[in-house]
Amino acid sequence: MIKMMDFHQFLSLGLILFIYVSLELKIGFSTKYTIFFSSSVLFPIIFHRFLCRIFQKEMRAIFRTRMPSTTQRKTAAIVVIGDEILKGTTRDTNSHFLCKRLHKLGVNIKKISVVGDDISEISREVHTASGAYDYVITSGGVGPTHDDKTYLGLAHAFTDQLHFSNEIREAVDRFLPSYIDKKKAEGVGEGIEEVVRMVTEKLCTIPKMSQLLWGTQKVDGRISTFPVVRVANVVALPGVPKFCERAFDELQDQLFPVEERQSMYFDTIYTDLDEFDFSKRLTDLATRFEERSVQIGSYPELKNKWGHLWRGFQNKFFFFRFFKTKLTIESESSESMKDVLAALRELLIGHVVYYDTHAWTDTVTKWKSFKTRKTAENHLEFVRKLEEAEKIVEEIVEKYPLEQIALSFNGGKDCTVLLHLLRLKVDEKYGPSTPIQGFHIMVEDQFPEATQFIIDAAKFYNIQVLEFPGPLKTGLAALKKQRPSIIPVLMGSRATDPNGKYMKTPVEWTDSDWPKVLRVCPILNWTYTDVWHMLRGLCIPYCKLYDQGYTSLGGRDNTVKHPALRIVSSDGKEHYLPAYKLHDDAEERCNRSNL
Ligand SMILES: Cc1cc2nc3c(=O)[nH]c(=O)nc-3n(C[C@H](O)[C@H](O)[C@H](O)COP(=O)(O)OP(=O)(O)OC[C@H]3O[C@@H](n4cnc5c(N)ncnc54)[C@H](O)[C@@H]3O)c2cc1C
Ligand SMILES: NC(=O)C1=CN([C@@H]2O[C@H](COP(=O)(O)OP(=O)(O)OC[C@H]3O[C@@H](n4cnc5c(N)ncnc54)[C@H](O)[C@@H]3O)[C@@H](O)[C@H]2O)C=CC1
Ligand SMILES: [Co+2]
Ligand SMILES: [K+]
Ligand SMILES: [Mg+2]
Repeated sequence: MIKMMDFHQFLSLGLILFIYVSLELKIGFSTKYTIFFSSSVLFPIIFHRFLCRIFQKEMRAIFRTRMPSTTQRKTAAIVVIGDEILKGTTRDTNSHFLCKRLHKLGVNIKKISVVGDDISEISREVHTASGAYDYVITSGGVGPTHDDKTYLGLAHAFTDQLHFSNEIREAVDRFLPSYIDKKKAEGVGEGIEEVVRMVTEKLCTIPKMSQLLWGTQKVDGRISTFPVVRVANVVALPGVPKFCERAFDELQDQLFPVEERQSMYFDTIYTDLDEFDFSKRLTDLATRFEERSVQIGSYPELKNKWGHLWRGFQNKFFFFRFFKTKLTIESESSESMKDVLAALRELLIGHVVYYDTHAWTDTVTKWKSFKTRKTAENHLEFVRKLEEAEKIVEEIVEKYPLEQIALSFNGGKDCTVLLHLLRLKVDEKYGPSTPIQGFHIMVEDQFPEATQFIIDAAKFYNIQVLEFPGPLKTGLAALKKQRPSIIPVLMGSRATDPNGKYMKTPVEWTDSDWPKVLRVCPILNWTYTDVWHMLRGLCIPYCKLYDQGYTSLGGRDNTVKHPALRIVSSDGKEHYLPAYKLHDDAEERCNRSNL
């Protein structure tokens, strides 16, 4: 290349010299004109490469000082194709999925666009995106019906012809016979041959220059059953979300080889401040760190309904769900990440709050830092209670094999604390993928929200919840019958519970007229406030009825929202504060008519 440039330079210099000499010789007008014309044409041609290089170098230099890393990072555009998206009949989820995945792979997504099933729209969008970004991923329009036109659009974008792909035909031939048989068996086999011919024709007609991508199936590592078409840097994924996601999963390593991936550092800080409170200072900080290729995003939490609802009320009613603003940080290096985090914490001093969307994962580390945090905040009595409960659960997990331990789980806040403690101790001893067992005795006309919470919690916490009809004694007998090996049963009973007073110590055998299990109540000496302190402090998910003003859950017929949490806004509307806002422990059950 260097040699080429020297050669170009040499020629150009020669040409300039020639023009100069010609002009000096005062030759005739027409000759001068010819020379002027030819040089003005030749000059750019000869210098083209040279100028381009200089220009590119300049541009690169400019970009390097402004955003050094983004130019190295691979870029991508997503083109969502389908009339149904534009008409609003289908909500696009594929671009969201693709963004999440590409971002994780370190690809810089520059654009998402949506076009209808229209050849020229598809062609124009794909053509532009293909020139501007490293990868283009399209979704939709590759089906067998007349309205799927992605391949036509691709052919048009790359001025290519269409052809019939025998390779796709083989794939189609592999799944069509069973489809035909099924249809015939259903008695709708008439005219099926014609349908099959058309479907095959449509699915197999692709741009000539297409490359067929065969992915690797996740389950068994075998080759995928259907190929994905790629034309130049454009990959055409199907629109059906299940197929789109599967195709991407199967092709991910091929399209973005592990060794070429650029790792990226991510972190998040949550604060109880409004964006306005720090936007000026944040802008300065962000500008300073931009040079070190750090990107900071600021996102206000708009689900923060209560905060808005009670603005204007006395201060004690002014609160928010967990945080007001979320700051995301992305950095190319761990050093700059460390520095920016320190700078942000300094900027938000006293207003950084803990928030966690997945409290049930990585429980051991989070538990340790929770205790450290609470100790630093001087909640020493609370930390002592945490450790006492932890120790009781630990002793049970140490002493009994897992198949003998069960959690007595009705979806209430107290046993939710126990669920978390059991997960913690099982994670510590056996690892996070180990399932735990629990049971629920259906005693009352339960709130559907409570039932839903049991289902959700079971999924998050990997607990299998067996269900038995009540009352409690009968249900417990049924449990013992189905699982005779069960000995210790973890319960959320507390001394202030209506029946808790019958438990003298946290670990006791059931009374003689009850089915025999070892009742283990690690939070027997906790208060109502302690329970909320733990649930809120670790962001443990709990039944959402508690956020609607219920402080204790019974049946639908005997539980109402707590009167002490009721407030009436200036427009006369009635609202209830969430349960954790109640601070008087003795009042916990004022909302239960049966107690
Ligand atoms: C395993 C077990 C053993 C028991 N043994 C005795 C006994 O020996 N003598 C006696 O007099 N009473 C016994 N009981 C009844 C107990 O004393 C309470 O009456 C009962 O737990 C209701 O508790 P609560 O309303 O006080 O508080 P809650 O907070 O409603 O319950 C305390 C805890 O009990 C468990 N629990 C409550 N209801 C259910 C349910 N429907 N399904 C699953 N778990 C539930 C949960 O872990 C919950 O955190 C037992 C109950 C259970 C679940
Ligand atoms: N590798 C693979 O798995 C491939 C499968 N196919 C086959 O083609 C058939 C249909 O092709 P498609 O391109 O999917 O047809 P399509 O574009 O008509 O989409 C089918 C449906 O998917 C949904 N959809 C489309 N775009 C969406 C988006 N952005 N977000 C959410 N939903 C969206 C819509 O409900 C739409 O009706 C599939 O059934 C599949 O069998 C075709 C090519 C590759
Ligand atoms: Co309770
Ligand atoms: K379609
Ligand atoms: Mg379509």
